[in-house]
Amino acid sequence: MPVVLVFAGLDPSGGAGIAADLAAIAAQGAHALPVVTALTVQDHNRVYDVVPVDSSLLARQAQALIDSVQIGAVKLGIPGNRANAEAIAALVDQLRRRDPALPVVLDPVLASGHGDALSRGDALAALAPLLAVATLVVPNLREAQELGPLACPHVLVTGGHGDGPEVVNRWRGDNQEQEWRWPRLAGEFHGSGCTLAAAIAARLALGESMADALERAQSYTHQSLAQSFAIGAGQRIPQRLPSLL
Ligand SMILES: Cc1ncc(CO)c(N)n1
Repeated sequence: MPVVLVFAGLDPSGGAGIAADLAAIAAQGAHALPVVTALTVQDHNRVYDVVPVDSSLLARQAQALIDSVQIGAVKLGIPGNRANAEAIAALVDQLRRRDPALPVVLDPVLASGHGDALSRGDALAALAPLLAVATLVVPNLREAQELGPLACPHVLVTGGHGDGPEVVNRWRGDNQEQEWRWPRLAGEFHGSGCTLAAAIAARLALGESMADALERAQSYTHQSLAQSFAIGAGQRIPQRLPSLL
């Protein structure tokens, strides 16, 4: 079974973060190892607090898995703070010594859709160690602007936060470029970025090429959003279970 090591925060609404990653990865036919980086206080619309997990506990959780499981890809969500990002980067470096081609997908979350903080301290500073180890970064338009030029081998900029009748997602790879256009769906969604990045990581763990993984994960995410459901007023939750898509 292809395995994805996930570092992400717990969103108790079940819409984003590690709960989203688990469902999206399972839906691709891979198995997730969920290492929690932070607990958050949030609902499906707003974030009220972020409490990072102790970085040495985080490292021990991942180390137990690294020592006994064959890991095919890594997905990085929010680290919670800079200390956790540094611990995660060191773990990825260790995995790379074992498998130099290990795919590492980073969702560079700077804030929630509403602009609420998802990091203790400077969110940009907390991302730096993760940007240094990622093979693919998946920023939305706002994050791409704030992060500036990215040195990662692959960047997929998502256009969900733009306007116009189509969502335009742009990939720049080693020596390839591609653009995808998806019909823009009505409504706002909670956890769409997590869904996409996790699905890409799972597909890379399955052994797909970057181009195939990006294409299929976008298609899956689009379907998940098209079949999304409400749990209250405001943002909708993507339907990530394939049997219900
Ligand atoms: C834990 C967590 N990670 C990521 C996001 C971004 O959607 C969120 N709201 N919560």
